[in-house]
Amino acid sequence: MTDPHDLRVAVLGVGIMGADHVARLATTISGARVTVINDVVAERAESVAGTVPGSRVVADPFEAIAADDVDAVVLATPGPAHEKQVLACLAARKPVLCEKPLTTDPATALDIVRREAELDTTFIQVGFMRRFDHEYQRLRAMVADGTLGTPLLMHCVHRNASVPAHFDSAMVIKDSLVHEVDVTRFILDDEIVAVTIRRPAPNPAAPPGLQDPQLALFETASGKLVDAEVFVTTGVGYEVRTEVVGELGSTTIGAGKISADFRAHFAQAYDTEMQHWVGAVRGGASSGSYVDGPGAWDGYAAAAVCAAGVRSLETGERVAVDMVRRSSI
Ligand SMILES: NC(=O)c1ccc[n+]([C@@H]2O[C@H](COP(=O)([O-])OP(=O)(O)OC[C@H]3O[C@@H](n4cnc5c(N)ncnc54)[C@H](O)[C@@H]3O)[C@@H](O)[C@H]2O)c1
Ligand SMILES: O[C@H]1[C@H](O)[C@@H](O)[C@H](O)[C@@H](O)[C@H]1O
Repeated sequence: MTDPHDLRVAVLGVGIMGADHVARLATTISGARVTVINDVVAERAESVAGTVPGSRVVADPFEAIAADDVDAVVLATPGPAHEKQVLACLAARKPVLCEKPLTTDPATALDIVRREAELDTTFIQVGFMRRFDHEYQRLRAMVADGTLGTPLLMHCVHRNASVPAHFDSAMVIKDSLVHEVDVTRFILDDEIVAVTIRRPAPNPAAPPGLQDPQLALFETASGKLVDAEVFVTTGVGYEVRTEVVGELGSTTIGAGKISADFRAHFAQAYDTEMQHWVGAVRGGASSGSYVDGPGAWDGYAAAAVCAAGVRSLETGERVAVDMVRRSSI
């Protein structure tokens, strides 16, 4: 039975993540249903739509966004497609949950921040799902309530068994390290002001030309240091751990947990993220916000840090993050 009050959602890009979000919306999330599915690969869209009674395929992504039977949009297309699709959501005044990264460079992300700021409502949530993971929330609370004393250092490990063939060294930063960027901002409530990326000898099993692993060092505005190992061709499994070291002690989350991939590892976080988003969109007309989680500014901040990271990858030198002040928006 479909509820006439359900949020009607279009999902654009039904590859690994998009198909997972479709299944989540169809089976786990309350208050929403998928009405429209879009993918540049028509057979993929048809195949996923076949699993969701009541959904239809719309071949053009912009027609899917504008469709009358669509109240809100989930974007799970690749990062380079996000800019135009997010702007189309803003133009249609439709709330959007945009998978990370918001865009692949800070200039386009900032343009989106500014365009949204011209409106009376916030429409854009970015899929930094770790903010909804119960362990990350617990770690953040321990930092905020002083359990660890003043936080001093953070250590992050982010490993994937493998990545798609088109993954390049910059994507290790913009698609993978970007999660550690957001986690740093979320846990420490601090901006990252400089990045250094070091290149260890590459994994012999990595595709030729892919710099993997990479070691990142973030410096925050208040002087904290965060190191992050990103290693996306381990051949083993999905591993993510984070340790905060404070003046009164340290806490690690994720230790010893190895999953097949991100879907299994962060299933609770994706479910909670989606349910919060659906709730925010359904209640948003009165509150002036269709967002309950990281927004366009967080997407921009992450893009700015990643751009500094990509520059540092070339030289190994420390690169300052070039970011506008939030108050200037
Ligand atoms: N939050 C997370 O942990 C997480 C995990 C995986 C992927 N992601 C993000 O989700 C997005 C998709 O990643 P994925 O791993 O599912 O990739 P994928 O390649 O498996 O799927 C992308 C899909 O989008 C389709 N597509 C490409 N260009 C399109 C366009 N312009 N319009 C419509 N469809 C288009 C492709 O045909 C493909 O089916 C990326 O932004 C990625 O960074 C986030
Ligand atoms: O798009 C994916 C996703 O964001 C995963 O969470 C991350 O571990 C991968 O490295 C990345 O390629």
